[in-house]
Amino acid sequence: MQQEFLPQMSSATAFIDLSGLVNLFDFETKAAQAMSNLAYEYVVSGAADELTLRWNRQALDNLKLNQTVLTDVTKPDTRVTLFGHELLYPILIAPTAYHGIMHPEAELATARGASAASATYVVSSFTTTPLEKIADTATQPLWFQLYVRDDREFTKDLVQKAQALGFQALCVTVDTPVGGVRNREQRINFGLPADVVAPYMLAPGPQKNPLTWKDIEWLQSLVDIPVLVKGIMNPNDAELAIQAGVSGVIVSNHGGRNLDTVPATIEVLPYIAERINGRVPVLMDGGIRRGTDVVKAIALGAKAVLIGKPICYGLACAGAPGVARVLTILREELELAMILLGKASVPAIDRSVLWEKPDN
Ligand SMILES: Cc1cc2nc3c(=O)[nH]c(=O)nc-3n(C[C@H](O)[C@H](O)[C@H](O)COP(=O)(O)O)c2cc1C
Ligand SMILES: O=C(O)C(=O)c1ccccc1
Repeated sequence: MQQEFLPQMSSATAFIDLSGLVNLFDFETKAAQAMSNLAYEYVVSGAADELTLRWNRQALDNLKLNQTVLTDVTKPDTRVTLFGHELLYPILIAPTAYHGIMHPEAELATARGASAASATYVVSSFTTTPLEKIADTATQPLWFQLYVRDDREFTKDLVQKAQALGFQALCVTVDTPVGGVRNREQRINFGLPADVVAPYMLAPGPQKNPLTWKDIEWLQSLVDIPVLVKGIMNPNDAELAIQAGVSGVIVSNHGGRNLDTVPATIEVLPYIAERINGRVPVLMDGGIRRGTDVVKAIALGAKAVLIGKPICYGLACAGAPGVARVLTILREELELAMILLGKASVPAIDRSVLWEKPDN
């Protein structure tokens, strides 16, 4: 029986058996039991009727692959380079808020798990652990996700703190001027327990001053690290992002949590990639659960993908080893998919891996 030792946990929960959790869906099932109802409803929640949430998955499932046999690919090269740094595989941890409601070690467990699996972790503005502690703990690259607050001085100090602590990129979330209709959160009257604090949240709720492209230019003037915009869902906005001078674009519908009935991200991705036309890297998130999903996103123009909910589930099930296991499962599935498709490297993954009905 495979057991993972968690040094910082109480003896009652020191050994967590992960051997039965063989894919990312297994972690979701297990997390439904492991998490408090409050945390589970928060994480699982989509906006309104949860149509976009479902479409993210369905659209990936509906894409069929076109395999090639008798190639000599045995050990595929999954490395990609982003902003001059090499990632061992093209999967990052998407920013998710409030890890303190998911596991007692909160963001520190996420950082340890990411580092154990050699992954880059994008830390949410609504972390429940100070950035200094996360930076002390991580041995692999960190990026910072920014929610801009009304207090622009506070925002300036925060991004400059992140840069000073060694965070390597800034992802400015642009799809959340207000939160979406979250009926699940309303039903449970969601709120942070008194002992879980988000130190960079300030006044919660909607902000008075909406974020505009001018703010994106301002943010770039504050830091030297690459600035990406997260939450681009139409090609025109992608063009405006380029004009604003951003270093990268993340195609995201916030995991279906904000504006219900926008399309699946995998459906929008090729249009954004076409408009960006290689000028900056395009990343994508939403519904990535299988190695074949990663392949599909890369084939349609993503340089790398991010995963949100599965990391929360890994964290809730087993802390750092759970996070690491989720990443490693997806990485290994990606490697298998590349071998079975006859693709030796990530740049070699192109539209030829997607099935199209032959003309003749
Ligand atoms: C529980 C939870 C909290 C989130 N918090 C943030 C956040 O603080 N900032 C942000 O930019 N996106 C946030 N997101 C969106 C994720 O970064 C990401 O876009 C989305 O989860 C990707 O889809 P997936 O969960 O299907 O992988 C959150 C998502 C979840 C599930
Ligand atoms: O839950 C979320 O998806 C999210 O991004 C968020 C927004 C406001 C407060 C906390 C988290």
